[in-house]
Amino acid sequence: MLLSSPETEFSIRAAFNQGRLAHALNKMSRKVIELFYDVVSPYSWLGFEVLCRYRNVWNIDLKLRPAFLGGVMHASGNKPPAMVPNKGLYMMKDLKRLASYMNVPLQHPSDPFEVMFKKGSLSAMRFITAVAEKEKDSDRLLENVSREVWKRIWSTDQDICEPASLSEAGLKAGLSSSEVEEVINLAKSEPIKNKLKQTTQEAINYEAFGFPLIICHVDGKPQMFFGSDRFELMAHCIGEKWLGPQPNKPTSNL
Ligand SMILES: N[C@@H](CCC(=O)N[C@@H](CS)C(=O)NCC(=O)O)C(=O)O
Repeated sequence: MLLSSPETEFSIRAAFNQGRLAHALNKMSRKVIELFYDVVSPYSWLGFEVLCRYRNVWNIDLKLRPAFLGGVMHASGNKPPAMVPNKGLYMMKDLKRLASYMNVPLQHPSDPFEVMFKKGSLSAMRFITAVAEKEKDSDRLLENVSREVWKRIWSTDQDICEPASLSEAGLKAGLSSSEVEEVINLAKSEPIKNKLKQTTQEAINYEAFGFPLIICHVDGKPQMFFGSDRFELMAHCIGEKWLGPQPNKPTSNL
């Protein structure tokens, strides 16, 4: 049993409220960064991992915004870079060295054309949107599920279209089997289809033409960055320090 006088209780409550106030003030002072991504985009995976690592390094509030790259390409009149054969070849080499530099286990699927252009990511992005809607209060599951789906398409060369594939990713990410079933059904619903369209439209409203699209809200103004290779400039613009793609890795003294 806790023995406490009214004075002690008052000071405990005051300390508790001060802590909550400090937490709320800290949250308010954080710069909001929105990351619009689609799991069909390998560069988005790189950007996603780097920003997740900086969550506790920079004074930021990272908002994950799953969206549909196909819709952005269509609305902006752009085409996926791999449609130009030489760009496609360059991308494959570039991604290989970036995977090592950024320490992300990214590997090409055996048939990138089939994976990116024939099968696409619509069902996967609806599934991920459903996770985001179900877990509105925390981004953790959204982060884990997105990563597991990325691993399938861009690391272990596995399908991301079939419900069984998405279930497997959901289970690995920490959802229970009943939650996975709920999310699979939710993903087919009109509100989720509309939510994905709405988020994609928000990216288009920011003048997106590709992913990853990163919007930094500084002093109430959104600044747009395209790509996972803009972090140094982004850090400068938001008044933070760029410590490389692995900010928590101790630097070698060689
Ligand atoms: N230089 C960027 C390239 C990002 C990129 O090529 N993203 C693709 C999707 S994976 C895209 O949307 N490209 C549109 C474009 O290049 O116009 C990076 O390093 O992240």
